Amino acid sequence: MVGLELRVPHEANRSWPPRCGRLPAAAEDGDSAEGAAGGLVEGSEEEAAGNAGVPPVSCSGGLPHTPPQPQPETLVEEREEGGDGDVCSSDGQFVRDCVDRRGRTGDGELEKMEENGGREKRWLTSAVNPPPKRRMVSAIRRFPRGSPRYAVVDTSIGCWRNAVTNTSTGGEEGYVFEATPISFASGGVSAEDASHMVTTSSILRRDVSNDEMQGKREEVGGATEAHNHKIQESSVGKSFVLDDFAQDQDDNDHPQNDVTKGSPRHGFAEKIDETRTLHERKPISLIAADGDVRSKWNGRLRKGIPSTYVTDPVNVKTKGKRLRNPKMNVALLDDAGVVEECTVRNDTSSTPRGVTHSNINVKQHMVTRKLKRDGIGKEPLNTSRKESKCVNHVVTGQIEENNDAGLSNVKIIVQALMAPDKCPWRQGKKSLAGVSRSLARGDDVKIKNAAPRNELPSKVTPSTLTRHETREDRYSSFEDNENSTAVVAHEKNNKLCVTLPSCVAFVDESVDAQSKVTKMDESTPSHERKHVPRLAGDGDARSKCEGSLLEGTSEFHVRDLVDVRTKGKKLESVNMNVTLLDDFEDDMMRYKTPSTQRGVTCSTINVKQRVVAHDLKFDGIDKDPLNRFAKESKSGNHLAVHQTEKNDDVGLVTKKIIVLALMAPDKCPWTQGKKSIAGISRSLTHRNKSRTVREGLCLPDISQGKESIPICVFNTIDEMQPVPFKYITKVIFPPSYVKAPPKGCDCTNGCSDSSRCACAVKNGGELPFNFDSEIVYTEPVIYECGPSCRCPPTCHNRVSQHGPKIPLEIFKTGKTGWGVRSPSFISSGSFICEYVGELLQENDAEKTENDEYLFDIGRDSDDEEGLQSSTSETMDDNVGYTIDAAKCGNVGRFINHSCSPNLHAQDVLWDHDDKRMPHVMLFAEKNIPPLQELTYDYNYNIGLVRKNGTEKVKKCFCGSSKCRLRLY
Ligand SMILES: C[S@@+](CC[C@H](N)C(=O)[O-])C[C@H]1O[C@@H](n2cnc3c(N)ncnc32)[C@H](O)[C@@H]1O
Repeated sequence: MVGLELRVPHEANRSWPPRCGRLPAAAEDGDSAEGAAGGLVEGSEEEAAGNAGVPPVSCSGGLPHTPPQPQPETLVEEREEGGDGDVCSSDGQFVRDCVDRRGRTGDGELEKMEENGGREKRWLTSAVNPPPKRRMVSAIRRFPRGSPRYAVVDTSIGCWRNAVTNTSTGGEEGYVFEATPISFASGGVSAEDASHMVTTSSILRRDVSNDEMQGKREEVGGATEAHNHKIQESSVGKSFVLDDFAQDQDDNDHPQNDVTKGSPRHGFAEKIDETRTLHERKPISLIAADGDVRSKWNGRLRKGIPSTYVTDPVNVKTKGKRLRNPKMNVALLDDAGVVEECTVRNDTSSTPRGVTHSNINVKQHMVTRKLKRDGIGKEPLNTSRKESKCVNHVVTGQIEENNDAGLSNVKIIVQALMAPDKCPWRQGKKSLAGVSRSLARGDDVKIKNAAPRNELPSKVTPSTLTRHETREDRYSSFEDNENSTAVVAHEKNNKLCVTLPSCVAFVDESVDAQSKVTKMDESTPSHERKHVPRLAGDGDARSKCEGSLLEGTSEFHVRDLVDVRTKGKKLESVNMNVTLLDDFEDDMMRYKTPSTQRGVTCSTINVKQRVVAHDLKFDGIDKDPLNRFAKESKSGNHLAVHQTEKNDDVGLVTKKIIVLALMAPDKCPWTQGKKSIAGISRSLTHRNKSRTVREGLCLPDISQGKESIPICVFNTIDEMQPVPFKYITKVIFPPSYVKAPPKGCDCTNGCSDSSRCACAVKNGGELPFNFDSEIVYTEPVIYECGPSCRCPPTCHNRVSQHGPKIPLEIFKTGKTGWGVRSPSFISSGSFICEYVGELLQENDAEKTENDEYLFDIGRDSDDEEGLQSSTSETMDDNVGYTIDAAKCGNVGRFINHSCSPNLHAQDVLWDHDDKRMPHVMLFAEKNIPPLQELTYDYNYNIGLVRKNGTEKVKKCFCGSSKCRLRLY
């Protein structure tokens, strides 16, 4: 037993635990530790959320909310030794003890190395990537204030396998292709001036250049279009046809050229941004309607008025006769899950029925610009050709912001309007509800897609569940509603994911497509349902490709290639370069660019894995669906590849469709340094018929589509749901802070030459990640390649910036409130998630009401280095910063503390070089089995006292044998 040590805080020694858990200033006097432990010192959680202006969030449901964690017992007046005698002192002595001890025991997995100039690098040993020659450690780095990464070095740390060998290069081709780079290529048109609707969408390379980040304009080579393509499933469910858009008939009156010609990819967004304030850039609701309305839509969204006008509807039944006043039913659906800052919600009860098409009320303000809606004869995602012909779309547009990376998102929503007699959801047929796309410059690309109706549950709950509704409420409200709903999909980190709405649990299993999917599942053992690697190729191959993926073989056949230059002459044997790109899913097989195959004939492209057995049909596509370069798009073709995969953990089956681009070398943008798309992939998620939803699932995706993988919430303990908060994926910086991108590297070879790669040099001469995206060593700060680098987004020195890739779920723990775990196995070194929230200056953080979610960043108590770099004139250079995730945060805010953690926090810089406010990235510190709680060491200071002289004490419930018994 150690006697109580009271220490009076002083300037240099903070009076609150680092990283999180500070007691609020208001509560300093006399508040109990219990109060602090509960997450709120005064009032209820709900009150606090309300007071803090926490916007309604759909994740809250109607169930009661739990406080962040239960009120654990509090130790007062005593400080106990940890189970093994460790006592964490406030000055980090414990850390040194731990590290020293482990260093002596030589667990071999983690070594601490000191670099020149006292810089320290922790290496994880690996046969592939051995650490540099070990040096004597002259001084063990003191634990950075608030940084748990060196706090406890667990003896089981480790595996960090397959470390990067910087000599292995995938060649540039391997990095050039983007999985799903999408951008908005429009501009030169002001919102008010846009008498024509901008419905442009395009593909862009994801390696956002410095110029782009700085908002410079850039020439683009042609029109971009609101594209739609169709993927149709054959009657046997095994054949897919990918058609390009039904754009042809509208090309002439389509104004994209006007918009995009010579315009920057973000020019439009800029203009819009200039003309309206943030609060006006709210998302519009998704509209799904059924009525007599058909092709040729013209409409506009008006600023400041709650109406959307749709003009010139044409009745397909009268073969184009214009409809003056058709009736249709309109459902306003929530848009949550698409827009990060979404706050406006409409529920289905507001659905106006029988309104005339010319004035459809939309219950919110919208961006001012006129929209042009093209009738689209071919349904982009409809699995039924018949249906697709009777479906039309309305394209609407929306601007949204992503300040964090200086990006602007432009969202395009394609909506379906159908006649009652054709309306699938009124007849139980299949159809598409709508498609929406978010086109962003840069990384944060989100797409919202509607799914084919036949892949929708008949009892649909959109991802935009009304706040405080119970699950049953949602269920019945949509059951009552005849109108369709949309399916949320999202594009993030090169992925275009089309998923069912959050109600996958309610999927109607009688729907055809589902049974097809299930059939495929049944016929294909799970081990064979591996990912198909993406292929990107350049060659002479053009239209009409047909291919198959053969089960159990390593061949990918492409037949009937046609050379566009010979106008359709069939090619028997075409040389083309093919690059196998990594598939992007986290826990699946990975392919490395060194496996690139070159010069193979198109008729047999080896694919280095077993694939699902089914035939594929590929349609030549003259227009690249997402290519923003019309020129390029005309020279490119696509192959659609269908793939089924499983997600056993939540009983979902995901059907992925990959669209590949094949281009002739002379046209191939990536061989000429131009921008292009490599491919598109789509994931369609279904509930596996044979599976039941896991017990305790209370929220299917708390991120509401903002993360690339849904983040489910489970509670098998009680009926509670997490307290509402706003889900964000990026740190919110103070408005005054201007982030300047750091100088980047000039690498075009995948940053493989660490002596030349400026980012590798900044990292001490080695890149911190291996080709499995696992971190192989830690440093006080590591540098990922960023927006100013010439390397593409696929560069393996870009890991954490792409967001979580490992499925995570929030669950109710026994003693520590909500926690986080993964249904999947996590290999050591894997990136888990960033700790995001609002960035506050220290002094502001002190005033916060809820100190449970504070995370001090960027400041090492030993090291003032972090205070020296500033890119802001308006922010104080000499203060520390804190991330407050109480009101706004991501899944990281739920990760609990453990004295034997399996994660560690790593400061990462990539989009700016201000060391005062690095990104706090959590990485696996060891192999973690599925469903084991993820934890890191909060490294709180022990022994802090309140104003009244009592010690701040909070009991630790981590349950580790090494538990220090106190959080602080
Ligand atoms: C960032 S929150 C973690 C998520 C939190 N459990 C929740 O329900 O929202 C930090 C708070 O969780 C609780 N907590 C986390 N780890 C704990 C542990 N090992 N023992 C006791 N409480 C813990 C403490 O109340 C702490 O202030």
